[in-house]
Amino acid sequence: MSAQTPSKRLTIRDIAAMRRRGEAVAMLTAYDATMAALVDMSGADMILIGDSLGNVVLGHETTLPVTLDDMIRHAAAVKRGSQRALLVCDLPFGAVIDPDTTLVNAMRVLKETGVEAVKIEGGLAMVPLVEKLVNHGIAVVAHVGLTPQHVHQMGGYYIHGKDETSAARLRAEALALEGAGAFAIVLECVTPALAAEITQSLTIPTIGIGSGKDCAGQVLVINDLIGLNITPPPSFAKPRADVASVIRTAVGEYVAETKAKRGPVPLVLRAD
Ligand SMILES: Nc1nc(=O)c2c([nH]1)NC[C@@H]1CN(c3ccc(C(=O)N[C@@H](CCC(=O)O)C(=O)O)cc3)CN21
Ligand SMILES: CC(C)C(=O)C(=O)O
Ligand SMILES: [Mg+2]
Repeated sequence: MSAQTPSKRLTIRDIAAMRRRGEAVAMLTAYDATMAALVDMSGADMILIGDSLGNVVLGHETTLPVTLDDMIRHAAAVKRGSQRALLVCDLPFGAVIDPDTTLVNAMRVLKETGVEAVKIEGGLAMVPLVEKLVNHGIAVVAHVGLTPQHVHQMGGYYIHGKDETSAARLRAEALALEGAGAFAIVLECVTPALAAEITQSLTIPTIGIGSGKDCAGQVLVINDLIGLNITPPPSFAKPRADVASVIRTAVGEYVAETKAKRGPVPLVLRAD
């Protein structure tokens, strides 16, 4: 695409307009150009290059080992594969330290990949960092509730907002992050009633995952949606397909044909 061609991508103004109209925002992850193209042409409004790539692409047990270079390589691939969706890249564990380092790292992501926005996990401690990025022209998505980068500090994965202390903290975090200038906020594994209440209290869209149906949008790891996992997905994910079994069948047939010297199908070369 030439530099003069207007982008057909959704913008954060389109996302804000969807929220005003009460139109839900559909977001999915992608980590490579092929999957990004398929997700994009299927109508997703936003694509997240999630640090869940640490689990589903790189084979790590948690998202903690994912590096900024990992995120940049995959975000650039997603950008090349997609045309319409607004692209959001997770800032990984270790890239979000203080306002200055976070700004430098977010600038690298934007300059080297062409994505439109970054996402930052965390609550009140992130408010000055979000303000810093927004003041420098960067579109930011916040992420509260279950924040996988804090798995060891939280002692595992569980539902947030169950008791009043936790609920009050989540309400305050969501309001403060909106005030800091985030244009959307992911609510991960927040009780559905609290997620609905927070959604009503904000102007920016809440994007839920494992947080019930009453958020302003939903996000899911693409592998969990299409059944492309080797370990069970989180219990909130309801697979719509069984791509893992499609792959196993096709590969199994190929292996059997190869062993039997029955394949590949003879090639018919085109005559000059
Ligand atoms: N495939 C995949 N999907 C995800 O949604 C995802 C990742 N990977 N990797 C990074 C984080 C980790 N996430 C998670 C992981 C587990 C639960 C969870 O609720 N797990 C169990 C309960 C806890 C346990 O058994 O230890 C569950 O009930 O599903 C939630 C979010 C979300 N993200
Ligand atoms: C689960 C979503 C929200 C995420 O942060 C990721 O995929 O990394
Ligand atoms: Mg993430």
